[in-house]
Amino acid sequence: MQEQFEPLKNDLLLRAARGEKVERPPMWVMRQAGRYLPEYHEAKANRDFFECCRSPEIASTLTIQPIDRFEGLIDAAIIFSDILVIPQAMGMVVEMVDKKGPHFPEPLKSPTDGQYEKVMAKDVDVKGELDYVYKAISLTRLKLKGRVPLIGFCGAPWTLLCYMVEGGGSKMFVQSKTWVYKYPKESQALLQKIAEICVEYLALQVAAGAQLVQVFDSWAGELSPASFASFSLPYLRYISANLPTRLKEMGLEPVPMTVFAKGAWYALEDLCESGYNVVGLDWLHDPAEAFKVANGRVVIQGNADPGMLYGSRAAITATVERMVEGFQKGKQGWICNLGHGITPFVNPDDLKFFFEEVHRLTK
Ligand SMILES: Cc1c2[nH]c(c1CCC(=O)O)Cc1[nH]c(c(CCC(=O)O)c1C)Cc1[nH]c(c(CCC(=O)O)c1C)Cc1[nH]c(c(CCC(=O)O)c1C)C2
Repeated sequence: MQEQFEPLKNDLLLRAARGEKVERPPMWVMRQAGRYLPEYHEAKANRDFFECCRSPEIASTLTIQPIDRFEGLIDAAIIFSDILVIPQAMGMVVEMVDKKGPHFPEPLKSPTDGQYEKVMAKDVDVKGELDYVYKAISLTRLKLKGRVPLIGFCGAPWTLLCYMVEGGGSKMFVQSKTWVYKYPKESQALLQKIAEICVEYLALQVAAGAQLVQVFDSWAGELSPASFASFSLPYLRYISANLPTRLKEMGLEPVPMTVFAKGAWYALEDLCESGYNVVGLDWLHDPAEAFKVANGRVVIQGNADPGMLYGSRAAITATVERMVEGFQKGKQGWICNLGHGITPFVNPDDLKFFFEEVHRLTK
């Protein structure tokens, strides 16, 4: 598979992720393919969200849109897909409701509700069920012609459990909390099952052409430090420990791995020792302080508040200045990104200005 792809013309992201010294910090943004881009709406038209994910042609087109628009400014593409394709592969129905987000008609209610037993009993065919993702990755690599590396990803076990029991996004996390505090053993069994699927899924993404992988634990901040240690960290570690082994078995080289545990500021020390090359930070961290904690053990990715893109040009410049200074100009150990996904109401020209300011200030 790998032989058919053109060599990378820009490998800045991969070099920085491996901790090497670089001429400038690489950058990309989470959710860079998405609703803030008019060309996204045009290409997606009236199609269902998951229909776009399942079509390698559409998914690759959407993935490459920000690379075309911000040519020369950004250094990575991330495959257009969603973290919720794993629950789908596990047999759950997930719909994407326009302007509302994901919806599971039949969430897991309790360990004895029948749904849980069904999900736990299913022998998931990670290769077959998610074949469309691997096809989208290979097609995107072909179309990218080596312009920038392609990032693969999955949801972290804890975050996926939240969606599977809440049935969608949540503000109160009533069901997730019920599961961890009332059914800890059954929660851990489910988390382990998801973690094993994540390893296989990421390995197959690498086999298809993904050159770095990121694990999104978007709801880590809902846990206490103690419950993070029981219900999130062990499964993040399982993935980082087992993915390289699985790749080796498949005759593949290891790829850099990134963990993004949003809101888990209390766990930065643990995340620096969790077996990932890169630790993604949200905007609750002060760049200089986080950089000191990391102390060269991992590369830091992040962490501008995505909300600053609603501000004035002066506010954008000030945010970039603080990051560039805190991360010591990004000659080593920093991948520039936002602290979470870009939001749908941002003007793409303001994001472009953000990118230009990073380039100007890290020359
Ligand atoms: C990495 C990624 C994701 N989704 C999408 C991508 C595509 C690649 C990219 O980053 O450009 C497309 C992606 N996924 C979705 C969209 C919007 C679809 C549309 O309405 O057009 C896009 C472009 C839909 C989606 N999918 C999800 C939500 C959140 C709902 C909630 O608040 O709980 C939503 C709204 C779940 C989801 N999906 C994802 C996460 C982890 C990152 C994060 O925290 O933002 C999460 C939590 C990951």
